[in-house]
Amino acid sequence: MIAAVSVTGLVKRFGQAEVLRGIDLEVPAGRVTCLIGPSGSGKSTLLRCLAFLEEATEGAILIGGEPLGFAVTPDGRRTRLPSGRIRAVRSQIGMVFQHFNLWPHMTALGNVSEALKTVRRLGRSEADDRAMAQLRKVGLQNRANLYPSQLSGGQQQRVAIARALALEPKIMLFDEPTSSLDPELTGEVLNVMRALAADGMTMVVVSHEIGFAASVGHQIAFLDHGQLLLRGTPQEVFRKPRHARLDQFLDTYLDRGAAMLL
Ligand SMILES: Nc1ncnc2c1ncn2[C@@H]1O[C@H](COP(=O)(O)OP(=O)(O)OP(=O)(O)O)[C@@H](O)[C@H]1O
Repeated sequence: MIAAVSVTGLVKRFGQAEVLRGIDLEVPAGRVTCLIGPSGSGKSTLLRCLAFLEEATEGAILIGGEPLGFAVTPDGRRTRLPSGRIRAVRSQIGMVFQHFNLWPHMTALGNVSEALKTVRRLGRSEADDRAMAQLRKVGLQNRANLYPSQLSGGQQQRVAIARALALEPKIMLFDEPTSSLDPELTGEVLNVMRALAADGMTMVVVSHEIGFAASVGHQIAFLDHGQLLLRGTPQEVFRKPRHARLDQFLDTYLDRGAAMLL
């Protein structure tokens, strides 16, 4: 089976700083891959490379078997693909950010519908119908006419998820989707993500929610200093005795609820 995402030898440098140092990762279709690791280990950068928001310095990314951004010849040379090809492959990816990035002057419905109008070129009534269906999916059909400032952080993030889903991506990337939420609002966003996972969405999730990673993740990838130190099922990665670096990381991030899961 072709992996939904296949990453080979990915290197990312910002000037002299090598932030990703040769990442190999397969993301299986219909499964949840959780990227964990200490602050600054390169998780966001890796995710942004998968969304082509950053261009990798070296290496290759395949999305559903199609090269993203660059084609690599058998002798290792990289050539940039035409922008139409990049856009087509990129359109299979939806992304949700830590900060919801909603348009403040548009309602919840407007935020989702606008994406359909501008990206998918749908007419207003079809875009609104589809947007409403997505808001229903995240439990916000009764908040459709409210503006972001009238919604809680958790509700805003659910709108952002609905907006990404409306474009019918094959793969959803989540970059710390609950990190800017108060603890009592985290659960509603994680529940939407759980439902999405149960629906068979291919997901790559960067999160410090270790309990979520352990209970929902099919694959855990532990990044440290730009290298993928560990990769496997939650059982394989979290089982004791653990890698010393993982233990150190868990000491910092593991809350009591999550500790019971491991
Ligand atoms: N645009 C950039 N220019 C220069 N350095 C960058 C840039 N983006 C990220 N970095 C650096 O790359 C390293 C990895 O950052 P990244 O945000 O990917 O880590 P992270 O694991 O997601 O961290 P956190 O958990 O704190 O969000 C950091 O040292 C960061 O300062």
